[in-house]
Amino acid sequence: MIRIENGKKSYDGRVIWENLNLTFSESGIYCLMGPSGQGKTTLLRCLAGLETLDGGTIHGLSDARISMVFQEDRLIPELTAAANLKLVGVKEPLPWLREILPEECLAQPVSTFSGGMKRRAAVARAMAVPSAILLMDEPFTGLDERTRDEVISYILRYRGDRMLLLTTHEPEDVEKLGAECVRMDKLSSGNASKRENPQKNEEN
Ligand SMILES: Nc1ncnc2c1ncn2[C@@H]1O[C@H](COP(=O)(O)OP(=O)(O)OP(=O)(O)O)[C@@H](O)[C@H]1O
Repeated sequence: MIRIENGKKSYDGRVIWENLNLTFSESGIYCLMGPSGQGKTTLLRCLAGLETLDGGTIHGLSDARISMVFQEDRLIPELTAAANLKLVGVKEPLPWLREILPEECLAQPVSTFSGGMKRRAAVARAMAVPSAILLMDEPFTGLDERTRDEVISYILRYRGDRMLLLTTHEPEDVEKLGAECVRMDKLSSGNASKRENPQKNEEN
């Protein structure tokens, strides 16, 4: 179980969120939602250890392996998708890629990919890496509805019992993923987070 207790994050003295209390169960699926600028990416980056909190504590993360889809694709453009996956230690990347990318693009460098194809390669890379936690920042950007549905079922097929926390602006994703929605709602004292069903959070 991962628990954020009284989390606070600010940049240059500006509070992004504070009094943030959240609990994620080990194999849960969560959609982090809310308007732009509420600090969703910041929260993912804190969980990934790329940023530190200004206050409060994150419990339960100590040795957990995390794989992440960043808001940017972070692919090496001159390399194929398979070579990109090999760079992070995936020994057999092709089976991971074939399921969500057209066969004909697999011999091409990523620089020739459409935005949605790059996004799928970034998702495949995160899925292919052994990890206990999957963090995905807007993984479905640039995908049409059918492709989005394919990527959602791909993620669910290969998630195993990994915890999945992703950001999305699309309410339908919550249902399609069978996820619990975590909303970042702005409060007068700064920003904070609120669950759609607070009772459920108590039970976690
Ligand atoms: N490194 C940084 N330095 C200063 N301010 C930052 C930094 N990173 C983020 N911010 C600010 O923190 C706030 C929250 O940003 P963040 O990207 O976490 O929001 P978000 O909810 O993920 O937005 P979106 O839905 O648009 O991705 C924004 O006002 C942003 O400008």
